[in-house]
Amino acid sequence: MSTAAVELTDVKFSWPAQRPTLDIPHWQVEQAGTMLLRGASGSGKSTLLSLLAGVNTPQQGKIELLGTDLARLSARNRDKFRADHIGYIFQQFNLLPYLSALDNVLLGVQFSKQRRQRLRDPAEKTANDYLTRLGLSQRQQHQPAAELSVGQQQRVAAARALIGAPELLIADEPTSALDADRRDRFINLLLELSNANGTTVIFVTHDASLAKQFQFCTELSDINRVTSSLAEADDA
Ligand SMILES: Nc1ncnc2c1ncn2[C@@H]1O[C@H](COP(=O)(O)OP(=O)(O)OP(=O)(O)O)[C@@H](O)[C@H]1O
Repeated sequence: MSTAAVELTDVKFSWPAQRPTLDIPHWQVEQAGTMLLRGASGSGKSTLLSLLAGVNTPQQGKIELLGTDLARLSARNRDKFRADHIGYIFQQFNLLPYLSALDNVLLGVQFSKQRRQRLRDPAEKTANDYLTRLGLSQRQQHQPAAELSVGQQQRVAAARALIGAPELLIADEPTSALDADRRDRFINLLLELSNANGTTVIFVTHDASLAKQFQFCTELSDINRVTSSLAEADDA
């Protein structure tokens, strides 16, 4: 049996002094699959991603990424595991504003020998190829990230997450700044580049209309025993 890209078993998480946010008996994402994780605002999507990223630790249960139990790794090895195997696109992109678009993308392989070794071409050429395919001109690629539009910054964040072919790409609502047409094109490109690398994609959104572009779709409320009153109000 092949190892799942992500497997959660009996995971429970509460923020300090709050009622539980997540209680997930089981959830699995197959390797090389593309998964849309949908949930209403406040339902716990970003919280779940913080557990997958190892930024927060569940009070109970097990999270395995590519067969590795995150809780069994030391903080240092967890950082290394993340750098080697996971690309992230955060809501705020987390680019370094004074570095060029190109240099921001190169950061994706700077901290991982494994990801550098997976490159078929020199890192600069790969970064240039990705940014060109994502629609940034040569001039824009050399501009500081702070001088780019939100949509362009988003594409830089995507290229940084994808470079060096990580096994897993986690994207937290990265398209909310785009109109529907640009958003669909961005997602198609993201999935195309991921597919070429065999990268598993988990894409988080509140927008159910994106489901058609993905192989699988999970409603957070279907796997999470906790239902937030705010999320229920949004769903209504
Ligand atoms: N850093 C934090 N500290 C305390 N509580 C938090 C923190 N982050 C999120 N929460 C709480 O956890 C619950 C779920 O929030 P979360 O951000 O995970 O939802 P979400 O589905 O990602 O929402 P959105 O779609 O609006 O980003 C909310 O009640 C929120 O107040």
